[in-house]
Amino acid sequence: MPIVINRELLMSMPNLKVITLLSVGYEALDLEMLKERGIRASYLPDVQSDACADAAIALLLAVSRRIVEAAVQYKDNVDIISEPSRFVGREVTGSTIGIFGLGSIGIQVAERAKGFRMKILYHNRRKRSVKDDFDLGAVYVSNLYDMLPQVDFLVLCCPLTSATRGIIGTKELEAMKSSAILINISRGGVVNTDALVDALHRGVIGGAGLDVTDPEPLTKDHPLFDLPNVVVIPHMAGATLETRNRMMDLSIENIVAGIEGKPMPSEIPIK
Ligand SMILES: O=C(O)C(=O)CO
Repeated sequence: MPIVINRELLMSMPNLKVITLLSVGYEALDLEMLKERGIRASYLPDVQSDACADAAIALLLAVSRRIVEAAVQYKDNVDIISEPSRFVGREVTGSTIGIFGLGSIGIQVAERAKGFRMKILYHNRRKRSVKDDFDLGAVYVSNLYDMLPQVDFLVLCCPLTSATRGIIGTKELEAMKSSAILINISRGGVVNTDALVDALHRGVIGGAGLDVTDPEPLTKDHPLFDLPNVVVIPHMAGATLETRNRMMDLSIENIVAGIEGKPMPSEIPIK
């Protein structure tokens, strides 16, 4: 179960003045309640963007090139490499990527996609500047449904909000190519998990690489674990030593500033 900093938890800490989240996403906070209690809170934007983008590309390559499936089978049978028709995946270089949420993490995914000579499309609440689009070689698609049928990879990098909760469901998956691969490094709740499992069983899309799921953690017998074209990892996109160190440093700066009543370097605006 994700930890939710709700009324009950806050009531149990009457002296609490400052919260620093060890995450960039802050959907777990009840901002109304923090406002009522005069509690300040901070989060960790930017410091994880490279690690998360690396993880998105790792998942994208793992699923499209069937890396996990092949590694597991090779261990059981060392003769399998002699068969050229085995483990045939899809080429990443030159493919089309659709990034849903071109914020700090999405931009880093786009930077990496350039190295694979990918065509880069993105869908966002707002179009970025002409300069950003030019620098990234990215094309804004205002309507998600215009982007979905074009992409070989749909990478979710958006925050979980009331607007994005469950936004990828049956209709959206059916709008994608049957070979397309869904990568989710945002929040599990952005995808309707039952719809995804159903779409994967029916061959509606080609596979999925998931750092985040709903529920999280998954149950041991969850159907996502049984699908050979799914790579699911336990919400660890930011888990590099360098990133964790940056996260801790920024958290400490936030806490100290918060306790001293100074502006926190990455304070969550609570209106
Ligand atoms: O920091 C967060 O919110 C993350 O989920 C990083 O993966």
